[in-house]
Amino acid sequence: MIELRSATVTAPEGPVTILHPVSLTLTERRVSIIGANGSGKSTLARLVNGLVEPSAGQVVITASAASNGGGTSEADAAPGAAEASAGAPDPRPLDTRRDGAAVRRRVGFVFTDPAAQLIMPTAIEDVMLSLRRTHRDKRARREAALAALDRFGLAQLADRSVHTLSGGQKQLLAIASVLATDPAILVADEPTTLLDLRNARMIGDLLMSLPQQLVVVTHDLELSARADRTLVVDEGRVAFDGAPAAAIAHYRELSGAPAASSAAAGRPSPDDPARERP
Ligand SMILES: Nc1ncnc2c1ncn2[C@@H]1O[C@H](COP(=O)(O)OP(=O)(O)OP(=O)(O)O)[C@@H](O)[C@H]1O
Repeated sequence: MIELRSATVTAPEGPVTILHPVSLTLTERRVSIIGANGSGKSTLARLVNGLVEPSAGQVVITASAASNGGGTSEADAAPGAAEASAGAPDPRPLDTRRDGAAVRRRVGFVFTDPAAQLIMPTAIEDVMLSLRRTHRDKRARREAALAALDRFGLAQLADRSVHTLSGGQKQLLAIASVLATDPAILVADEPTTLLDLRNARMIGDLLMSLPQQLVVVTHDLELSARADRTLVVDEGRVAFDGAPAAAIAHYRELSGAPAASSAAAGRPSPDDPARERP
């Protein structure tokens, strides 16, 4: 579960508010975030794993029964997983400011460009890097990394240089590396933006089928529509929060695009009563 309690982000250099106070409790398995360029979507997403700390307010992550939290997934059945320190779910609510390292273990983050994330020469070394804390023994770590690659159909690319992988394979590897440690929550910031249609579909299918709670920032409205709940961010505020179809209609209206139906109900943002449901 992800809780934002009047979480606010101001620019470090000056009195610019990037994100006005946001209060949200996200329990749905798949949450999408949409909105115009520069509206504050990435900032909102980065609050969830502590990449951005709130200037005021609080962001709290709690392991829920629905999420993995470590200990119950296929990844845990991987060879060597018995020594994984992330094996037991941690029920403590974690504050992103106070418990940054623990939050990042619980919340994985996938960037738009996998090149920002893939830093080791080969695919397997990259996954092994993710597992360095949970699998101290190198052989066990390699076996667990291979199992993680296999889970995503990447085992045959284990020893390939990451530079030789296609864009789709790179993004798949970046996701495999992040999920290898079995985080309870995955935040993905425009994970399909650089991909062609087929790979975007493949990555979208994968993300939507994960057992983890997913928060995905996207300009792909088709992907956004597959979530259980959608937030529309506009000028640093959550302008709409509700069912994906209604959220997309709201976003189209904000963008001046012809709206489809906006009849479906949504939740008004408690911090922004002027921008209640359309
Ligand atoms: N550290 C910072 N200092 C000043 N302004 C910032 C800082 N970080 C972000 N901003 C500004 O805050 C606004 C929101 O940025 P953010 O990256 O969250 O937008 P976004 O909705 O994800 O955009 P896009 O869809 O283009 O990726 C932008 O105008 C950005 O320039």
